Amino acid sequence: MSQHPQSLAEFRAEIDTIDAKLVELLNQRARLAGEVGRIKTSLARDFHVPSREREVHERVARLNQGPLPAEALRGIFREIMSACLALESPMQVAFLGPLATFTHVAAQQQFGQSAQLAPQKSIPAVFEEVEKGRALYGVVPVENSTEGMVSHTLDMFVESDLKITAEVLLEVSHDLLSRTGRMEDVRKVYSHPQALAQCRHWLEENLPNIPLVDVASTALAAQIVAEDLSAAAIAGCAAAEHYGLKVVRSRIEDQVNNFTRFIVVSRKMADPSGNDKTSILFSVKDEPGILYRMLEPFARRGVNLSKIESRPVKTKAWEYIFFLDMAGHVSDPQVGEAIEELRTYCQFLKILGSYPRAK
Ligand SMILES: C=C(O[C@@H]1C=C(C(=O)O)C=C[C@H]1O)C(=O)O
Repeated sequence: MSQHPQSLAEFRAEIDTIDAKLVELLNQRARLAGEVGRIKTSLARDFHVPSREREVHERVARLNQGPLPAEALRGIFREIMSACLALESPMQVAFLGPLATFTHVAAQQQFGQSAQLAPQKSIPAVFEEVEKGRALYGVVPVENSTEGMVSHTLDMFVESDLKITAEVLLEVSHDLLSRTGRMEDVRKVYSHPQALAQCRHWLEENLPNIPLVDVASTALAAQIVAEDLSAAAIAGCAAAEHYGLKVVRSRIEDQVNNFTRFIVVSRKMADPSGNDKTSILFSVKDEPGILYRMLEPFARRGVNLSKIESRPVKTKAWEYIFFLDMAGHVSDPQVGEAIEELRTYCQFLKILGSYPRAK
């Protein structure tokens, strides 16, 4: 028995009244977005306007007096805008599937639940969906903080002209999942090789001599385990929910702060947001001092480089390609000029995109 049944009912009645107003206001907002959509159609403008969405998020954050934390309001408004945009024009987003992978979670985080998220079988398939215009955006993993780069993704940019328009950082936490939820039933562990590597020490200590099986994704591991009582999968909690598995142990990754970086690709460059990063890809002749010379234009202009990666390429024209991330947008004079100076030493240089830095 509650001590204050009256006041509880009163509070809930007040909440109900507010909810009724919220529903009306949300629909009013949605109707206005529909009007905006009609104007965009008549002017042949893009429906999805990330810069406007940023403006809305920033304004909401400024208006917020609490007690709701900024992050909670951001999530709510992401869904509101996702739903409003879906009324203007349903947005197609391709991602590296299957359903319930971390890439799926990253795509939901970026575009909200009202976007039409289409799982693809491979990274090239995601690129193809966007290149052919069947999807406006594609979401693929690019880098893991413990296991390094997802090289397939970087290699795609050698051939593809798609642009990086956003990055998404997701904290990746792995759970051991099974049908029974009991450690003693586990005779085999399935997962993606990166996830197995990220839990290596935990596995050695807690499941020594248990065979580890590589599969194409953490979600596929969960799907296999849903049919096998003696196996466990290492996957995220989204997969547990999707495949009806129990958590044997949660957060089994060796490293806390295990982040995966995803990128969003599209056919168009993103507008400057005021806090951007730029990624480029280039190849240089193999000669003494070239590494020094290729970085000098950035150092001289005070452009902050945040990452450099090299990848061998099996083409005769060059031996290595480099991927470089820097602070700023290509439309910033120092950034643009440094890149153009570097271009003079390069056999090949491509701007992969300037995009808002993930928070
Ligand atoms: C309503 C608009 O369209 C979309 C929906 C938005 C919203 O719900 O606030 C914002 C930007 C667009 O992605 C708009 O452009 O203003």
